[in-house]
Amino acid sequence: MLNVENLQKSFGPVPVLRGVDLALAAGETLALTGESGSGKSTLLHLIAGLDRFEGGAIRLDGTDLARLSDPGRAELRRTRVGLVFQQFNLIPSLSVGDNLAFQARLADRHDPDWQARLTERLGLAGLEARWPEQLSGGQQQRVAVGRTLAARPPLVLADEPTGNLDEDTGDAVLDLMLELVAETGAALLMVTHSDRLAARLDRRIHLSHGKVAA
Ligand SMILES: Nc1ncnc2c1ncn2[C@@H]1O[C@H](COP(=O)(O)OP(=O)(O)OP(=O)(O)O)[C@@H](O)[C@H]1O
Repeated sequence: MLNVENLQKSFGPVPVLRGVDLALAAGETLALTGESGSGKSTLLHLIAGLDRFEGGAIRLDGTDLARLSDPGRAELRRTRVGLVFQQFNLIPSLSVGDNLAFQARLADRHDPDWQARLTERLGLAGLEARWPEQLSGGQQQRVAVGRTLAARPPLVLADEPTGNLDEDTGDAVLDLMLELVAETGAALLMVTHSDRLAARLDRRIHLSHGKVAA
């Protein structure tokens, strides 16, 4: 469902991605590791259509990202890609319930029954009226996972989703994310610094010197 071929990206004169290749099948989970500064977040941003690249190709279910207009890329982010960040990135002025519904509403896929099930499964029942700042880090990240999966994107991109959580809390969040990703049939590409967490996914690749290490 995702094909990245010979992807090249520089910031000014500095090449960051120097011919990255990767493929991800529908429903597959892939861990992306690499040194700090190796370009992991940059790669995720490009796949999410958040930035443009100079060479190579990214295809998502047959769509060539390089050919999309800005509105086309916005549409891709609304309906086909879900993002989970290390910093949770909840909307502080919206209640937990409205944060959970936010992405699904944007994607025109709001389904109250599915949201209620997600809320229950994520252990967030009874917290819907709170503000994000009134939740623990683990609870906030569970809201972020729920917000993404409520919209049922075919691809979830997660950038160190447990990086701000203690080990037990992070493990619990990852367990839930993997269960729910499998349940929705989404593919997952997850950046992590942890070999232990990377081993929980179907496959892993390592980014080094701007390429996927053999
Ligand atoms: N907007 C930008 N402008 C200039 N340079 C950038 C920009 N974004 C990233 N870089 C540079 O590109 C390189 C790769 O950054 P990136 O954040 O993708 O690495 P990373 O592998 O995700 O690192 P980390 O594990 O520390 O999060 C770094 O050298 C960084 O300084």
